[in-house]
Amino acid sequence: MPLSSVYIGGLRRTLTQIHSAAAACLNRQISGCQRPVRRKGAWMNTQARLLSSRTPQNCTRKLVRNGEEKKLVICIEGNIASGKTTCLDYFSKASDIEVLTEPVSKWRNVQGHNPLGLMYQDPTRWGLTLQTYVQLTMLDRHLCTTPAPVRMMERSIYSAKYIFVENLYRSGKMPDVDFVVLSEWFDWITQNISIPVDLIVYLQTTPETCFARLKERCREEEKMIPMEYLETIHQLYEDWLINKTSFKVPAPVLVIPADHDLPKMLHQYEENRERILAARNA
Ligand SMILES: Nc1ncnc2c1ncn2[C@@H]1O[C@H](COP(=O)(O)OP(=O)(O)O)[C@@H](O)[C@H]1O
Ligand SMILES: Nc1ccn([C@H]2C[C@H](O)[C@@H](COP(=O)(O)O)O2)c(=O)n1
Repeated sequence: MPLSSVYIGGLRRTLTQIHSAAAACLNRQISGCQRPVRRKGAWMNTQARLLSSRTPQNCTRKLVRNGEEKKLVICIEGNIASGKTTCLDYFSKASDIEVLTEPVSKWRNVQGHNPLGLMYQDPTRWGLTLQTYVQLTMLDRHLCTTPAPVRMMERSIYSAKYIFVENLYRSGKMPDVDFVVLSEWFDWITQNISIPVDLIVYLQTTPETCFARLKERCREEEKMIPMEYLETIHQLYEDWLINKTSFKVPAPVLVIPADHDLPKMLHQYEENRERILAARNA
């Protein structure tokens, strides 16, 4: 599904226009004075509706996608080259599971530009550019409609913020102003749009394993990634999903040790299939 077609009404709109249109429409709906806009192709068309009917004073109403909230959402999380795509490949064979891989190809080529490559070359200059686009494309992944009852996603808008943006900021490579702008965007999105996750499957690896797999995969942009980078990402994941000392975890976590060879990993995925598909966030 193209990025622009679902809820934004065309990528040619600027981010400010999108933000204003969304806020205005949301206000109209929250105020209860007007019925939701029903124009085809408009932001929040018939596919969006309000989740609850609380009063505006303690308003926690969010936009949701009609019908999509009944589907099971599983996010596969883990370090770079931990085996997420390989895991998704395995589950993609099931007819009731729709697999949504990370849109890395878009990050490597947006209208002829490569924000992923630029970010690795000069994170201070291009970190905001990449992460803004990651946030948009991940939101699109979360909101797109899928026919299957189970949706299995690679990573999430949450790890984009809590792991990668956080890492850029903490390491001093993202200026304060960039971090604040991204954070305000993230807060607005998560406060106003329902992004349900029923289960996080954490592929837990050592950074050494990821380093070896990264070398084997040999993606051009990632050739200069040092071991320390993977160690830092690993620690951020551990603090978020295992120690639970950094950020709110949006769903229960199933940890799958993922340093094993491929046959053993596939066996573990099969062993956990029922547990994964039984997940339903309360
Ligand atoms: N269990 C495994 N043992 C050895 N190599 C693996 C294993 N799982 C994946 N790989 C390989 O490691 C690389 C990274 O895997 P990938 O699934 O692309 O990771 P991710 O999507 O997490 O970045 C790929 O070359 C893949 O073929
Ligand atoms: N928010 C993000 C998400 C991913 N990346 C980078 C990390 C990798 O180089 C690449 C894809 O990750 P993988 O699926 O291989 O784990 O994108 C990032 O910089 N920011």
